[in-house]
Amino acid sequence: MTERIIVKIGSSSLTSDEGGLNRERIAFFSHEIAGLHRAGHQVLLVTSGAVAAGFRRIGYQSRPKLIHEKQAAAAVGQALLMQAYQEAFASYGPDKGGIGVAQILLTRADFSNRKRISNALMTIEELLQQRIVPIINENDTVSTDELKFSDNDMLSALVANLAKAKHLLILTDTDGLYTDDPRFNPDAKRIDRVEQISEEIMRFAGDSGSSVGTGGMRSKIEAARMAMRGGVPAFIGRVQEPGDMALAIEGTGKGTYFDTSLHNLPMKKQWVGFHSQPKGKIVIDDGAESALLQRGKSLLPVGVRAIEGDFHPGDVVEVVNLQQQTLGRGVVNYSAWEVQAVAGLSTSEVRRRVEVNRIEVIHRDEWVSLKV
Ligand SMILES: Nc1ncnc2c1ncn2[C@@H]1O[C@H](COP(=O)(O)OP(=O)(O)O)[C@@H](O)[C@H]1O
Ligand SMILES: N[C@@H](CCC(=O)OP(=O)(O)O)C(=O)O
Repeated sequence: MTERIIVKIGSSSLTSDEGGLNRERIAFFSHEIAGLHRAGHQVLLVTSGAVAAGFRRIGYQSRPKLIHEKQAAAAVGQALLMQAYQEAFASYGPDKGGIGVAQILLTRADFSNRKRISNALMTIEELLQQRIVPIINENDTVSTDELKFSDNDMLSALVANLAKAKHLLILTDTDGLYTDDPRFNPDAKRIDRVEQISEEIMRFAGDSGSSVGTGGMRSKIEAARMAMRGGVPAFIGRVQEPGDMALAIEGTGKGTYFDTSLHNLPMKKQWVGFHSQPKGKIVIDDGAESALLQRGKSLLPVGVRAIEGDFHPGDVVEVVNLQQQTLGRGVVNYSAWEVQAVAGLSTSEVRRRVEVNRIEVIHRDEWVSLKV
């Protein structure tokens, strides 16, 4: 069966601490991806490594710390990175003419602009249709946040959601999530499967990893959480030997699997859930929480306890429970003062007091759960 697969490769898997690209590793990963491509899968590659590839060429002795230096290194390194992939993929393909690759550079801001991101998706769809492998990185020149926070893990999750992928493989230099950083704690145990990202799981993940990578395990877990919310199961682990990438997809890879029972989210819901700017907050009670999360119901006035912010019908609001935990986001049918006026009232009482087009504060079709 043909599946859509997002493969994310981190700097630590592609470069050395001294900087520069590891051509052997690039050839190896390209070979693995070519295998999936040959089997009929659609593969999108999200790759880091531009800064690490470029800083030596520019003349810096170590990975730069200043934003403008990182951006300069990325601008040099991105071209080197693409050249390396182009050459590596050139030797595969049905006619040995090679597998074509394409460069796509995105920023987080592109995802919050519906027009820009739907253009990006149309481009990706056409490339996949033409059997080209899209190679995606953050547009580092214009995206300072990325360089500060290392969002390539998150970028891969957003791409996985956007493309409604079947699998997200986040590849790194460790074979999955351990109970502690395995580089420092030899007693750390690997976790094979995660169904829910609990506080404990977050605690296991340390911050910064190797000296070339920037996000560490924590940013990978955040990315897995984002993918799970969008209905894409994730794998965090290592692909080291020939055939490992196929095993990762089959479910027997060297790493940790993050399962999800959610379905792929349509683009509009992705925007509401992940990229919109909520205009306010609605606090709901336990009954409403289980109606929304377990029973797939709409939010009715009776379950509302409090509100914050000033919003109008059609705005996106965040919904939290009594413990102030975020449950999700939705498009609200009422303005803030109307919700205030009807909070806690039964449906019949609401109809007597205010004139609204729809009784639901948030209809279930306009609701995105953010709890996984
Ligand atoms: N609980 C943990 N389990 C596994 N790895 C961890 C954990 N906590 C921290 N790490 C570290 O995270 C590193 C991977 O992150 P990073 O260097 O940013 O990778 P990449 O460049 O591949 O994105 C690993 O080398 C590992 O040492
Ligand atoms: N876009 C940057 C990514 C920075 C980075 O190191 O990311 P990662 O290796 O995924 O933690 C680059 O290509 O260098």
